[in-house]
Amino acid sequence: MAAQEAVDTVRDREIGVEQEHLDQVYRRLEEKIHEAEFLMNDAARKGHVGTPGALAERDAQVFRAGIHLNRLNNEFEDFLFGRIDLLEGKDGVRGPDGAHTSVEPADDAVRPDNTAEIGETLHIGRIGVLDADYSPLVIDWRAPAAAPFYRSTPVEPGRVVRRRVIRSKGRRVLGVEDDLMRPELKATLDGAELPVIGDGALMAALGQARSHSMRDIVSSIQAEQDLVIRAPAASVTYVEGGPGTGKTAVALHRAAYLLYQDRRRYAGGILIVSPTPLLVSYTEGVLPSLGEEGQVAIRALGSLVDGAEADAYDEPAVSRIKGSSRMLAVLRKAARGALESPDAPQLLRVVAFGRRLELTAEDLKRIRQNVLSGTAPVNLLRPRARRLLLDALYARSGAAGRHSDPELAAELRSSFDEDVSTEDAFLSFLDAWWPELAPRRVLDAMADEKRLGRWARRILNPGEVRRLARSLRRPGLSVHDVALLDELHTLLGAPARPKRKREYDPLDQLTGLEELMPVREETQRERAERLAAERTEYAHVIVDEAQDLTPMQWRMVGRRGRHATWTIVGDPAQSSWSDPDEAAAARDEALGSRPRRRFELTVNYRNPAEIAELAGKVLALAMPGKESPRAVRSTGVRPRFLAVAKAGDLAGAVREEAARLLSEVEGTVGVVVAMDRRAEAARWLDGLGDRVVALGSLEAKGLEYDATLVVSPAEIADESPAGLRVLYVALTRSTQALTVLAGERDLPDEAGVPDLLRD
Ligand SMILES: Nc1ncnc2c1ncn2[C@@H]1O[C@H](COP(=O)(O)OP(=O)(O)OP(=O)(O)O)[C@@H](O)[C@H]1O
Repeated sequence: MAAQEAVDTVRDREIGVEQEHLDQVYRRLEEKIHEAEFLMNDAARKGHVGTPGALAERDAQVFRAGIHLNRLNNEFEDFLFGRIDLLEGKDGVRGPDGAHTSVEPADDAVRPDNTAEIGETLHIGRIGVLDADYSPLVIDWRAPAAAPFYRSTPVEPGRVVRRRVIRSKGRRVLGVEDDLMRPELKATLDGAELPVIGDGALMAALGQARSHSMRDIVSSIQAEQDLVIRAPAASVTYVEGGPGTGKTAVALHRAAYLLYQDRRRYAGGILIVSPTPLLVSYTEGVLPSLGEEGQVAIRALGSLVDGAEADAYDEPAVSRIKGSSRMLAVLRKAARGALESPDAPQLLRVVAFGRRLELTAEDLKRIRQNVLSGTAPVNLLRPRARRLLLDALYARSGAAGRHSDPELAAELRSSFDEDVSTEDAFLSFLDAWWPELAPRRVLDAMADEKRLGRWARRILNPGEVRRLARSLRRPGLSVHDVALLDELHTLLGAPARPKRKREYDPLDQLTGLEELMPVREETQRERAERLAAERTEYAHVIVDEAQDLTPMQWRMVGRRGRHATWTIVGDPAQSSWSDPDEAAAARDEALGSRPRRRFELTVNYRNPAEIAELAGKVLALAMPGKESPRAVRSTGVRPRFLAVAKAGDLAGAVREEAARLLSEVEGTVGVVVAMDRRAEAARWLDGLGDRVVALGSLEAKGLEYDATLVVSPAEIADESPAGLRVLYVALTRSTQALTVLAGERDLPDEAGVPDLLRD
């Protein structure tokens, strides 16, 4: 008891020490806010002076102060989270953030009797804060001086003696957790022994209940993850790792790191591509929590094209066709063939120079073929089509030989063109005969099986044509349709439009002001969406769950980063695409010959060992020889198996087990079913509250829950040729408890274990 009290006293004292530091930081932040407010007021006052010079100065100040205030307010919450106590550095040189730059300890930092005095203490937070005398109160987590907080290990401690994670809420420090990097050393700080509290922050973070939003991992990034986050923005940074190794977390922290490193370069925007809208909403809070807003757009594959918002999935056989690179050849044909719609006019009749002129179906066909012999996008060929029509009509008018004088001949021709091309009959003919094609219209044309059959001849077989046409006749867009729309957009070309003259707006004179307004009025999400909508290309593209992109999707994503650097994270073992080699080839084409740096993440932070072991059995079937990542913790709770005898019993069993899991964990429960059971599964869970969700196997990508119920593994595995890998994804979503409910097709043994999961 007495020993426990002593520990509590030391803990309380250490919390008090950190509280004092946090108070000091807040005092400094308040000073800075006052400074910012003063700047704003001062700027507003100067605004009364109406000279152009004063206006420009005013707006620059308002702009800076607005950004400043906005950042401070956002990052005020819980932003100090770490501390390192370091040995004296080798050379005593300080960096711009006031910290010593040396990575190695001074030769005499450790005395011969294995004692040492702490030479420097740094606090780490979401932004850097300097004291009035420029000494560092908080170091930005992305600054070089913060790297040892993440990199240091007992094997390679560098200068770090003690690494401390501080938990705080608003202005209050709630707790501290320490790791000793040099446990053999007797270190003192200001002459007193260095106390050590707790068992480390990583385990504390991993044990926390999960919600429907991902948390940042800024206080417990591990060394192998830190290497990826801070990797220089080489052309392509390629990260592979099994489920739960932190790929998504690392990708998001990397976006924040890159912005910090080179804000100007990434003002061109960072695009994060996510497979599903569910994963977008799960992850979108992480960057704002790291103090980044605006510059980063997170988009689901089904929302990458403006105006499209798809979250429906085709059946696997159809998505296999739509995703395959064979579609490119079909789309090329369709983009041109769609011009010839069944209701296109067969005759052109105009009146010019007092005569009736006609072009017959035969003439028109010839002209069309002539125009299409060029390779330009169809919509850009429209002016040429118009010219050739006028040529043919002019030839028919007999006016061509009327003047031998070239000047008069040219005048006659131009008055002919003017007359005809403004005639209603000609204009409406051109619109119908060479319409400006929108991608959606071509996709609709492909829903006609006969026409599609023509365009897909020798590319798709008749069965594939039938399936594809049928799926395109369904209302609404599927996720895979979006990549087709994007391809068509390129194939059709956007017609050049005359530029609209901008009206004069006196506010335009106020440089900086319009940039300030969005900071004040838009939410981070709205701003990101606006920027994303305005942008078609980005400075950096991050692809999450990259193993799932189809060849057509790689082409779509590739177009958004033609001059970008890339971070690609994925796990081939979780791929739901039937032909990973074809997708890899399309990926390589999208990325061109850019050099790559490869990283591998090897530790599973999500699943307890008991769950990882079970998932490993499916991995062995799905990808023989592929190694599972090493689970970092074990809970002693083994997965549970249940079985139902017939399909009709599924509803009750799912509901009952979901309710049990809800009572067992504090956080979320995910019920994963085969895709075509999504709707009924949601009904089964009706009324159980919002901690539990039902999701189709393909939607489970990237998500995690405290407990997962995987319903009928055989149904999930049989859904598609990639079914076993999809099942592997489903089995690796849980942070604490997993139940597998065997259905009719699972052939469970007497313990309820489905055949797929037996040894
Ligand atoms: N260093 C860390 N500290 C604390 N938590 C971590 C750390 N690394 C990863 N995690 C946690 O582990 C879980 C898995 O991370 P994440 O979703 O990024 O993995 P992933 O590799 O993308 O997984 P999957 O391939 O299954 O989608 C998350 O809850 C994440 O917060």
